Formats: sequence, structure tokens, C-alpha cells
Amino acid sequence: MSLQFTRCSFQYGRKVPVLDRLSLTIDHRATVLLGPNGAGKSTMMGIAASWLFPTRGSVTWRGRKPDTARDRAAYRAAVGWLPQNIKPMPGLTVRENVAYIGWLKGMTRREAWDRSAPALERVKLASLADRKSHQLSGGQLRRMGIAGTLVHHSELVLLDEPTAGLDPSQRKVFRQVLDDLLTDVHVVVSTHQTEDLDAVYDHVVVLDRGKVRFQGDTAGFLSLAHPGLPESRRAEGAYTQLIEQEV
Ligand SMILES: Nc1ncnc2c1ncn2[C@@H]1O[C@H](COP(=O)(O)OP(=O)(O)OP(=O)(O)O)[C@@H](O)[C@H]1O
Repeated sequence: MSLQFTRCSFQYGRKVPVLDRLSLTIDHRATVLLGPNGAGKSTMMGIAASWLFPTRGSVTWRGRKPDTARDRAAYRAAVGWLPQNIKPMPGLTVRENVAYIGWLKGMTRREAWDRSAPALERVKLASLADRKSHQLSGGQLRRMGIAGTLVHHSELVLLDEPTAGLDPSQRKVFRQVLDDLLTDVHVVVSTHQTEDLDAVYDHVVVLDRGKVRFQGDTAGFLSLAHPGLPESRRAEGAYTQLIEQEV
């Protein structure tokens, strides 16, 4: 019952491989994916979303493979994805955008429309449902994208840097939304932010240059930090410890 990468390799064009035979099993409710710029996190998320296809190897969610067109539709209906750069449909309202995602994922127009209202409520955007999406702030736009992953009953939600550039109050709202999501879906979040990591995530993956440097529970990750560090800096310390070893 997991997200499984099996010997996944990927490269953009003829460039150096971004992922090189990556094998990884994610079987937890809340996983955080850390790693330096260019480590391959977005590429990995894109593959998990079946937006990118590995040049070798495979990815499965709960045993489903996104290989044929039919299987891909079922896979994508079960796996929601919030990419780093969200591109809403211009001219549509917030609610129409959310319903549109549901329709793209195979729901009827009626079902997608009906489900869009509760999805917007869950991300605290119900009051902006009729606003044009281009009028939203960055944080609101991301929450709209999360509503898009909820509208089609995702089992797994992939969030690629959902809090990058958000002010502290928007980050707080995001955190509340995430806590709510975790009551019924599995979540993988890629981020550079390590604060409050142990309060949110039960599993940590650290990727560096396309390879997994660490995978384990949050307590195991934090134990890598220098023992003298205060509680609030242990996640940062553990991360630096792992990444600096490789420089
Ligand atoms: N569309 C693309 N075409 C060519 N190269 C790309 C493309 N997207 C990413 N890359 C390259 O692939 C590598 C991995 O990028 P990726 O975006 O997956 O890393 P990341 O860990 O998400 O980085 P960041 O934290 O900066 O978002 C980088 O060297 C990047 O320059």
C-alpha cells in the first residue's frame, strides 16, 4: 500500500541523468522530501504524478502502474499533484478551476462541480469561490491547487514546494490545511523549510544529486543532528550533516 519507485532513471534530453536507478518506498501518512536545489525533487514528484515518465524503471501507487492510457487515468485519479508553478485556467473563477481539474481527472461535470464547493471549504477558500483565479495571492492560488487535488478523491497528494515564498500567516493557514488533509489522504511534500518538521511529518526522505541520502522516521532523522543543538534547530542540523558529508 505504498508509493514505490523501482530503479527509476530520468534525464531531460541528453543531459546528465537527474535520477539514477532510484529505488524508494514511501508508505507513510506524511512524508517530507528535502534536498538542495537541483537535487531532483520536482522531477521525482513529476514522475510520481505520472506527468514525467522515467527513462528506465517504474513507479507504482498501491500497485497501480501508469503505463497504458487507461491505467494512467486511474492512477492520476488516485494521485493528486500540486506542481511548483501552478497555472490556473485564465478567465475561470476559483470554483470553476477546481471543478475543471475534477473533470480532467475523469469526473462528470456535475460531480466535479458539486465536489468543488466542499473541496474549497477544506482549504479555507469558500469565500473566494466566485473570484477570478488571477486575482488570488500566491498562497491562495496554492490552496486552490490543493482543492483541485481533493475534488477527485485523491488517495495520495503530492505538494511541490507549497510554502515557498509565503508569509508566516499564509504558512500558518497552509499548515492547518495540511493537518486537515492528513486525516484522510497520504501526503508527500517537497520543501526547503525544516521548521516544525517533527510536528507535521512522520517520515523524511533526503535526496541529493538524484540519490536518496536518507530515508527514515522523523525521530531517526533528527537524531543525526549534533546533540548540542537546541530543539528548534535539530532538523536544520540533521539536514546539514547529511548534505555536507557529500560536498
Ligand atoms: N525542463 C527541464 N529541462 C532541462 N533540465 C531541467 C528541467 N527541469 C529541471 N531540470 C534540471 O534537472 C535537475 C533537477 O531539477 P529539479 O527541479 O528536479 O530539482 P529540485 O530538487 O526540485 O530543485 P529545486 O529545489 O531548486 O526546485 C536540475 O539540474 C535542473 O536544472
